[in-house]
Amino acid sequence: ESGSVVTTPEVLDQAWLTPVQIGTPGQTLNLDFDSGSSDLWVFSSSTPASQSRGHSVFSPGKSSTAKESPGYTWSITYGDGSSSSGTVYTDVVDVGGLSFPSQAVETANRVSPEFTQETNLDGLLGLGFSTINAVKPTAQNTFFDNIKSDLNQPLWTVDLKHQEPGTYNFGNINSSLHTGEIHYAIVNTRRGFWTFTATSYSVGGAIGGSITGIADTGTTLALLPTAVAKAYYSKVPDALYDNSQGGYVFPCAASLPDFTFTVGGGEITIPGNYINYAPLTPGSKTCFGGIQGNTGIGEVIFGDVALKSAFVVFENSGDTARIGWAKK
Ligand SMILES: CC1CCN(C(=N)N)CC1
Ligand SMILES: CC1CCN(C(=N)N)CC1
Repeated sequence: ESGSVVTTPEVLDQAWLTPVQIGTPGQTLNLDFDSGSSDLWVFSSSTPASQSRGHSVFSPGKSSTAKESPGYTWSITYGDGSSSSGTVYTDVVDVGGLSFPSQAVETANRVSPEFTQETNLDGLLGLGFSTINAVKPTAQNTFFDNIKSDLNQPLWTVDLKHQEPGTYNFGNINSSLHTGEIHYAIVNTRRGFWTFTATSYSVGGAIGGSITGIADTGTTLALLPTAVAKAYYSKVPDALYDNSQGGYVFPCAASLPDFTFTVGGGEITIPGNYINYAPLTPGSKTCFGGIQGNTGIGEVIFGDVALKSAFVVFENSGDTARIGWAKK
């Protein structure tokens, strides 16, 4: 079988949210599909009302198929300092018509203010490798790992679009979503992420070396090696590193060069206008870059700024994981 579901960008393409049905009858929550983590967690009836105001919540008590997983707990802190924690149920989860009857659904007993404030987001659906699932004492499978054996092909694809709805597919490659060939690179799964190597990059004709990083639908920007970010902004007139903003800024009127990287022998280009990410504050004439250095993050991250420039295939055949990139 295969399934397809529409995903919708938040303001400024900060994240994309995708409707998921949980329980019987189905309760629809809008989740952030995140290939940089491996937990399906949701705002729930156990989340204090002061923290869940404005969100849809999962109420296991209203689901005839919800089963508590006694003694299981989880707690996650994300790179941006946001966090959540709680307990665990299993229940039916349906994504784009694909249904798994006993998916671990991690219900939040608390969430940090960042999540409370993001009222369109009702939780996360992890698409990283199950080895880094945060449930104690026993790690749980991601939705993809649970349904993978039922899929026509052991893969999911993502087509994110700038300020337009896009799609997540599970189990098949919809060739109408990309142009030209899909170029594949081997994924190293050792740290639980979709880690791959781009063999080279170029900015305005200047060629750079290889970049190894993770494909991460849950991170907004492209957080590249500091030398790469420096090389990029050396081509942007009046760009500078602003310590108070923690990144490269430039005049919003600047015309930014494209950033092209080669993966699996094919070229992907991030258009300059995607790298002109956003004004520092609404109306400001100074803009913040969509490419930044990865200092202090511990990983190089090809986030949404890179992913929305391509059609991307995440395949895990069991013994080999691959990532495919195509133009669209
Ligand atoms: C390495 C980090 C990348 C950003 N994260 C994420 N998408 N969940 C956290 C892990
Ligand atoms: C990687 C995670 C970081 C925190 N999130 C957020 N603020 N939207 C969710 C994704």
